[in-house]
Amino acid sequence: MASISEWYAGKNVLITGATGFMGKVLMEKLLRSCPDVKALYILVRPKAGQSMSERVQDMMKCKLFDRVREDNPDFHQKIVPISSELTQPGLAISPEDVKTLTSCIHIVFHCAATIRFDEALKHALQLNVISTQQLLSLAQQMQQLQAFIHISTAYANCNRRHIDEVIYPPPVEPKKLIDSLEWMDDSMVCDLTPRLIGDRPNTYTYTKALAECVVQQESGRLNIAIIRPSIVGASWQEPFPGWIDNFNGPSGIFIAAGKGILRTMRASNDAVADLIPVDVVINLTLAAGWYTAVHRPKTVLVYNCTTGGINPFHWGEIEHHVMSTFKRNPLEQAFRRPNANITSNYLINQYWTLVSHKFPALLYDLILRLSGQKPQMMRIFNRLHKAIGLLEYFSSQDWEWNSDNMNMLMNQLSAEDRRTFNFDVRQLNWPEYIENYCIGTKKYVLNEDMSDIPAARQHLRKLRNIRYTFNTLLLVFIWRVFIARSQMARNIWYFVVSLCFKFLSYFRASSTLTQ
Ligand SMILES: CCCCCCCCCCCCCCCCCC(=O)SCCNC(=O)CCNC(=O)[C@H](O)C(C)(C)COP(=O)(O)OP(=O)(O)OC[C@H]1O[C@@H](n2cnc3c(N)ncnc32)[C@H](O)[C@@H]1OP(=O)(O)O
Ligand SMILES: NC(=O)C1=CN([C@@H]2O[C@H](COP(=O)(O)OP(=O)(O)OC[C@H]3O[C@@H](n4cnc5c(N)ncnc54)[C@H](OP(=O)(O)O)[C@@H]3O)[C@@H](O)[C@H]2O)C=CC1
Repeated sequence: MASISEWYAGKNVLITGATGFMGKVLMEKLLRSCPDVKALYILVRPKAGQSMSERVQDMMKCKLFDRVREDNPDFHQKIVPISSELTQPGLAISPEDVKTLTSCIHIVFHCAATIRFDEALKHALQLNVISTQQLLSLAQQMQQLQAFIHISTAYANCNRRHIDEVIYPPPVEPKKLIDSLEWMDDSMVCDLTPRLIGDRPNTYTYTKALAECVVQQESGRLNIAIIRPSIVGASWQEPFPGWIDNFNGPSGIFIAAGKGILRTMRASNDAVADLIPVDVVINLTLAAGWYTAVHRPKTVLVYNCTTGGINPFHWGEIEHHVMSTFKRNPLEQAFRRPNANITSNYLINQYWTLVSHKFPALLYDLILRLSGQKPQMMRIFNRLHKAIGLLEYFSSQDWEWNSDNMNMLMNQLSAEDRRTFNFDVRQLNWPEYIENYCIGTKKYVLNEDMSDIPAARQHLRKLRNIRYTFNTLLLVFIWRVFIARSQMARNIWYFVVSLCFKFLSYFRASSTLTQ
């Protein structure tokens, strides 16, 4: 049987969400490991004042593509951008482009989605559900289509503790919801949202569950697979360790902790941190594409792409390794020395939020105000608290995912494919991975140079000296205000000091006797 790379040779691939984190890694891997792939058609919209072509050109200059560029400097010739806005009718694809796509595409990877946890329900529904439906309709017209791979999330059914590789009944019939929301104004939808999402934490997981149902309903004439990754993190091995380009999920938390901004967060030390490296997800996705096209399973196969059941690691361990990495490889211009702690206790977390977040922020803003600058720290902390509030649900509990299909797929691969498209997370060394992940946030998200580490260390030493000076001044202040002014406080203070002195004298005397 042909290897995975051989199967992709000569194929035209359609990718949605190609400008996103996973989409880019998917393109890179296809171009590097399947060099004979015919063309990658990518649906892209203009954004933030940049045209579609400007965005694609910028994207191809990205460091992620360095290895591909080395192998084939003309790799951009294989990329065919198609203008598309997924929230528009017909995905806003021109009739000529529809004609091209329906005649030539062999496989579709649907990665596009809104992954914001605070997305308005109407927009999340439009992008995650309705555009999936529209893309499936387009796929039905593709004459040469062999497989359609839908990227979902392992948390689509996070209202369950144990999650099998099946499509669960939807919380509501998607079509009915789409019809109902159509006539409602935004404020009505906003009021109804908590009732609709029920025991799910946000509109993201809710609409991703509905999208799976739509995929199943439309699966009639198509060969479909669903990939459900858990928390997608930096790359493990490919194209190089630690590739990450956004603040989503744990990345923003790691950065905030490394900058010394985040000091406390509610998370369970013992809960499994189900991170999955992005290259693992992409290798599994490409292998699933091949398997779906070649073996044509009778039903929609769902692949839970998780690590917890195979090679578990816990949030407490993550905290330890993140802190130790950032102490050895500090981020530039840290606000304070990195020292974050997680706790599952609500009151303890509230206490430390007040003492370690709000108080320093107020103090810093006061200094900025006094020096004629604009206060900014409280604003940063308010945003951080909002983000943490949305993530806590996922860091305070754990889930069990069945990953039989991932194992089955691994067993279907030849030894060579298993090496080229490695998704065997049993080999993942977590401490090393977390170290590379943190360094990746420094290098690729914050664009900091590793050669500046000595200066960053020097800055941390300066912060330590400021802290010692501050603590000493605080002690003197407390002494002046509370002790020196009250006779009773003074008496208590002298009593405590004399007790300590007596204890020390006794200790010294007894240790001299024993010599
Ligand atoms: C040591 C500690 C150990 C800790 C252990 C505990 C860790 C727990 C982590 C748990 C993670 C669980 C994730 C669960 C994922 C489920 C998996 C998925 O399916 S889905 C995948 C997961 N999905 C998600 O993760 C989505 C979650 N995110 C959201 O929903 C939203 O971003 C938001 C509501 C949090 C903030 O909204 P909003 O306030 O409107 O802010 P915007 O977003 O609009 O960003 C504005 C600008 O700020 C920038 N920036 C952002 N963060 C940071 C930062 N930390 N710093 C600096 N900058 C930051 C940002 O780049 C942007 O810049 P620009 O582009 O303007 O230049
Ligand atoms: N990251 C994670 O931890 C996890 C992600 N997933 C799933 O993986 C998939 C990819 O996620 P990820 O790469 O992290 O997400 P990103 O937010 O990085 O990328 C989202 C992509 O969707 C595109 N998109 C969004 N809205 C539109 C629109 N209206 N029209 C056209 N394109 C649009 C974006 O394009 P543009 O650049 O123009 O905005 C971007 O390319 C999603 O389906 C997500 O649910 C699942 C589990 C975990």
